Amino acid sequence: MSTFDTIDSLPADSRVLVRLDLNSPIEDGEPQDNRRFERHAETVRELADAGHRVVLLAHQGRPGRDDFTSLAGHADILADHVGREVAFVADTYGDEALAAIDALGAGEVLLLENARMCDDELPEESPEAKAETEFVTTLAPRFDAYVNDAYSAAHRKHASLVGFPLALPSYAGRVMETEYEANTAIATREFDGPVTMVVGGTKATDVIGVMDALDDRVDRFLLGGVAGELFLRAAGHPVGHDVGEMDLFDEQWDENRELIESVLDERGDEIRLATDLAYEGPDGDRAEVAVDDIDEKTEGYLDVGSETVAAYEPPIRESDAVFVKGALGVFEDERFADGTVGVLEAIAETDCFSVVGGGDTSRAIEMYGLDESAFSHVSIAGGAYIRALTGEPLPAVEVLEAAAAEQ
Ligand SMILES: Nc1ncnc2c1ncn2[C@@H]1O[C@H](COP(=O)(O)OP(=O)(O)O)[C@@H](O)[C@H]1O
Ligand SMILES: O=C(OP(=O)(O)O)[C@H](O)COP(=O)(O)O
Repeated sequence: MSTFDTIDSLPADSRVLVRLDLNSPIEDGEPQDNRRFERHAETVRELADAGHRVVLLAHQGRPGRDDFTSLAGHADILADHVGREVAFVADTYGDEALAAIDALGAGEVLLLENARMCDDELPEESPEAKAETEFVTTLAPRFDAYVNDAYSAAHRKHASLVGFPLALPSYAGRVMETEYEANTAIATREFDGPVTMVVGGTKATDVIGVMDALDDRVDRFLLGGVAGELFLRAAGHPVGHDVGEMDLFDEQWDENRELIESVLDERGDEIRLATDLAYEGPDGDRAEVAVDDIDEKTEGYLDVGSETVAAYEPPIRESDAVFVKGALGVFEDERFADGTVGVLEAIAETDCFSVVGGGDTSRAIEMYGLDESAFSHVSIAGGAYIRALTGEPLPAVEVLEAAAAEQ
C-alpha cells in the first residue's frame, strides 16, 4: 500500500494546484485525445464538484521538438471530458497567471501554460533545489494544497513534480493512486497461481531490463515483437537482425546480447518463444513461416504466427496474474494484429489480475473493440511503468510519501 495522503484528506474549500500529465501525441500542431484526458478528468471533476478552486499544471513535449506546444488545445479536450469549462491562461507564474488564479471562483478550473516553458521546470535537480525556484516560490503562496496526479511523469525530478510538495501540504490524485497500486502490484502483491508476463514491442532494451529485474516474481514470459526475435537469435535462429532499411535489432542486440544470453541460459524453462512468425507475403497478404524452417531472414517479421498465438493462450488462462509490456506484432496494421489481440482477448476472458502498460500497446484495446473493464488496469504510463516494474523509485512519489510522513 502507498503511504501518501490522497484527496480524501483535502480540507474543504481549498485553493488547490494540481499536476496532471496531459503529454499527448501532436498531429498538425494539435493535441490528440487519448486516455490521459479521460483519466485525469475524473480527478479534476471530483475536485471541482467538491467546490475547490482548481488550478492545473501540465507539460507537453520537450523544448526543441515538434511536440513542444502550448496547452491551449489541451484545455478544450479536457473540458469535454470533465463536463465543465476549463479556462486557459498562456502563462505559468507571471502576472497574467497570478491574476487568473486569484480571480478563480469555487468549483472553477483553470489550466496554466506548458510548465516546460518555464526555465525553472526542466533541469533535473533535488526536490530541495526545485522548491527554491522562482516558479515554486511564486505560485505556492497562492494555494492551500498541492495534488500530484501525474504518475506517468513521476520519474522526472522537475519543479512541478518534486518542488511543490516541499512548499505545500500535498496529496495524491485518483490517477496517481490507481496507477501506483496497479503498477507496483507485481512487486507487492502475493498471487495464488502463476504470474505471466507478455513481453514485446520495439523497446527491447527496456523490456529485457524488466525481465532481468523480475527474476523471482514472474513464472513465465511469453515473448514477441523485437525482444522476442532477439531471444530467438540468442537461441541460434537466423533472425533478430536488421535487413534493408531496418534499424530495430542490431544496436539493441549489441547492447543486450550478454544479458539475453544469460537470461535464456538461467531461465530458459520459463521463457516461451515464438515457433512461427508472420510477414508480408508477395501478394501483400499475411504469410507465416515456422521458425525452424527459416534459413535466412530476408524481410521483417511483423507478428508472431498463429501456432504461437494458440500456444500462448493456455498459459494465460491458467494464470492468476498477467502483466503486458509491449505488443507482439505491428497491430496497427490489421494483418499483423493477431498476436497482440489474441493475447489481450485471452486475458480479457479470464478473471486473473491483469495490467496492460505502455502507451502504444494499450491503444490496441480500443482499436480492436476490446472491453477496457475486462482488464484490472490499463496504465497510461510508459517510462514510469517500466520503473515501477523494475523496482526503481519514482522521485515524485517519494516526495509525496515524505510529505505525508511530515503532515
Ligand atoms: N516485430 C515488430 N516489428 C516492428 N514493430 C513492432 C513489432 N512488434 C511490435 N511492434 C511495435 O511495437 C509497438 C509497441 O511497443 P513499444 O512502443 O515498445 O511499447 P509501448 O506500448 O510501451 O509504447 C507497437 O506500436 C508495434 O507496432
Ligand atoms: O509521456 C510521458 O512519458 P512516457 O512517454 O514514458 O509515457 C511523460 O509525460 C514524461 O514525458 P518525458 O519523457 O518527455 O519526460
